[in-house]
Amino acid sequence: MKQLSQTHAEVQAQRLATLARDCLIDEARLSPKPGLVDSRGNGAHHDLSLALMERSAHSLTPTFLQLAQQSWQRPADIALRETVGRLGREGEQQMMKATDGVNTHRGAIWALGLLVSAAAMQSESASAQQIADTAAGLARLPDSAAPKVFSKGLKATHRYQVPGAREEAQQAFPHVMTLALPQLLRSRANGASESEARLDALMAVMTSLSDTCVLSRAGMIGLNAMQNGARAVLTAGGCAQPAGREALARLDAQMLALNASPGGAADLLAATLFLDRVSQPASCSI
Ligand SMILES: CC(C)(COP(=O)(O)OP(=O)(O)OC[C@H]1O[C@@H](n2cnc3c(N)ncnc32)[C@H](O)[C@@H]1O)[C@@H](O)C(=O)NCCC(=O)NCCS
Ligand SMILES: Nc1ncnc2c1ncn2[C@@H]1O[C@H](COP(=O)(O)OP(=O)(O)OP(=O)(O)O)[C@@H](O)[C@H]1O
Repeated sequence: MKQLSQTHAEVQAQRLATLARDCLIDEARLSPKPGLVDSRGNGAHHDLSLALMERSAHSLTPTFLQLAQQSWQRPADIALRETVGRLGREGEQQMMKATDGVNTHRGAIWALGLLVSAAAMQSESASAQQIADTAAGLARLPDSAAPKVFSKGLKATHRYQVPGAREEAQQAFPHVMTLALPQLLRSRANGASESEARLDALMAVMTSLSDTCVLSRAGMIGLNAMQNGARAVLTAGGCAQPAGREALARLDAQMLALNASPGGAADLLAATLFLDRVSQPASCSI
């Protein structure tokens, strides 16, 4: 009996890890994304490419697997928080090794790492909201081993007095739960293709996120351009409509001109795809 449940846990942990990796790859390939790396090219980045993003995603499968294995059916306590923090930091090192020192997925490891852990902590019938709430509980716990780094993200949150990646997770991913997931489902229901629905979900995040990647590179002017441009796409009917696609092309040109790239929004799209599939396997599609 014990043998059987261990095997079941192993299969489920593998499934969560593969799913997280696939969501990173789907996010990276989705095109056309404003300012970001996609199937067309490097967006506003000189040191990133799609091949590098895909290599990075593959390098993270063992990290996601260990996160799922270590979190399996456990409660959210300090011991688990410290394990998850250690595994997340080791994952960052794996990523850096795979990319020769380029940051391809730091924010994504944080968001997806917490969600993989949360999904493993819960029963398989957990809803997206339950998984996001559990991830938030973990993110709110202190990790005494965390190094004190004054990162670019932290600098931007202090300078502009806005929430960043930490707060998004601690508040149970509001941009995923109240904007991106509902938009993904709405666009699908309205007949958009899967790619168009995913782009619409990305736009929904971009209408309101204080993305510290954009703030670091392009300041408040860049952030306002991102939010207004994304709103224009959705107001024009979204990416399934010619007017929506024109607005998306304008936003892409604007992001490139400002050297801005909404990496935080991209991370949250990957998180959205993960929650969509992990909580409703039947709706998995491309
Ligand atoms: C919390 C993290 C992302 C650091 O965040 P911080 O804002 O200090 O800085 P940094 O500039 O290095 O990275 C921020 C990244 O988050 C993403 N992001 C930016 N803005 C936002 C936002 N508003 N909401 C969500 N994500 C965002 C972007 O990808 C950005 O590059 C993370 O690196 C971290 O500290 N991890 C610790 C290890 C850990 O505990 N892991 C547990 C889960 S695996
Ligand atoms: N498709 C994508 N294109 C670009 N960035 C992405 C994409 N998907 C996710 N990201 C996220 O964007 C972040 C890139 O961060 P950022 O651009 O701030 O990198 P950096 O190297 O720290 O800074 P900079 O490029 O400004 O020197 C990563 O942490 C990653 O999680």
